[in-house]
Amino acid sequence: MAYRLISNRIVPSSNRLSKRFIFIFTISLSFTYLCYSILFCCGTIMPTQSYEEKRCLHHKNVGIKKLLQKDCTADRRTALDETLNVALTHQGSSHARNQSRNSALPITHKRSIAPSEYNITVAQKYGNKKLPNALIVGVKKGGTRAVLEFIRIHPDVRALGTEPHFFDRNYDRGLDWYRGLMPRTLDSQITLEKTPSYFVTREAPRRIANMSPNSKLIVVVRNPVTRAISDYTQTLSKKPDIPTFEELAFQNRSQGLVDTSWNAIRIGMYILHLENWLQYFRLSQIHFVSGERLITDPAGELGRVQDFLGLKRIITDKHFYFNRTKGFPCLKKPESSSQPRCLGKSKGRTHVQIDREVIEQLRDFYRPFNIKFYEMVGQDFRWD
Ligand SMILES: Nc1ncnc2c1ncn2[C@@H]1O[C@H](COP(=O)(O)OS(=O)(=O)O)[C@@H](OP(=O)(O)O)[C@H]1O
Repeated sequence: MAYRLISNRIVPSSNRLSKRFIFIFTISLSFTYLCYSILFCCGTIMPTQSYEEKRCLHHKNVGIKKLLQKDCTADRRTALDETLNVALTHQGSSHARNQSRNSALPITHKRSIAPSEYNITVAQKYGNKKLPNALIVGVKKGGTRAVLEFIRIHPDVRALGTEPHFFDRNYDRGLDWYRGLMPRTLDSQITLEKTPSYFVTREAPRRIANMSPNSKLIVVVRNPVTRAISDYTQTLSKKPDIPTFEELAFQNRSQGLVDTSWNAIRIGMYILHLENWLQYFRLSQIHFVSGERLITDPAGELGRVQDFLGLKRIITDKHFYFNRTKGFPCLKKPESSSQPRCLGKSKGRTHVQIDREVIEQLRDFYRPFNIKFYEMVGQDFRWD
């Protein structure tokens, strides 16, 4: 056995070596642990989701503000995405999440942001202008504005707020002009526009099919008699000097001869217009919203619209309340604001009083058209 003399003490050399080994081992272990901790906290090593949750989220309910105070950039982005995209755990949304996660999105939000608001911000920044893949094509006074405003609160829908009238009045301006009007959207989002006059424009179905034969079309239909009165009420509010409703609606009232050349009457002959659309689109590409149920059960109607568009049902009863003053359902939180909002004054007007007999005559006139329409779409809208 080898011995060495140190400070007057004789220590066996093997003992001295093992002590040195333990010392070096302990130091390197501590050093490794220190490096490991530093590196993990700053996210330069790819941590697993569960580790990340344990170390930096602590708890799923940690507030955004708290998360933002932490200086772990990678974790911060993940946490923000997780918190904001609660509603985006459905098909198509993963792309939006990934886009936002992969991009160096500056986190400057100081308040909690609704998922839809967050998606809008991301889309505005990172999305592209695309031609619409869904269109609300009619009918005038059917409730088209309500459908557009309600569906656009969905985080995967981006809608043009104004009516572009591209396929009727502005077709000569070309598709690039039309595309330029659209909001920026992510690949996973639906681009939507509404122009109610398309439904009765002869060229519109062919033109829309030329743009994209896979377009999804939404038609909001309403009792054609009430629709005609609503239409007339709107025109009267702009031009108070027009003839009475009765004068315009009939060629010869005593004979019950309805004037089908008057637009307010013609629009309600839904089956005739639909036949034109069916030359270019399959019935399964067209979804019909009941204008009546849209008022009594907006969540139910919007549920079906979401299904048709292939969206997760995010818009539910929770999003609506009935406003007694307005007499209509309103949104608790519209797309653009956090305040409850009803549609404008021009939606839900008090109608001009029309003689009961006139209404009956028009009801008789529309009945055969309605029946054919119900048969074609496979739905009874109960207007008779
Ligand atoms: N939630 C809610 N709030 C207000 N109004 C609602 C709502 N849901 C459906 N409606 C009905 O929508 C009718 C207007 O239809 P449109 O938006 O298609 O009109 S337009 O063609 O764009 O001018 C409008 O017609 P009028 O009542 O005749 O004004 C309403 O009955």
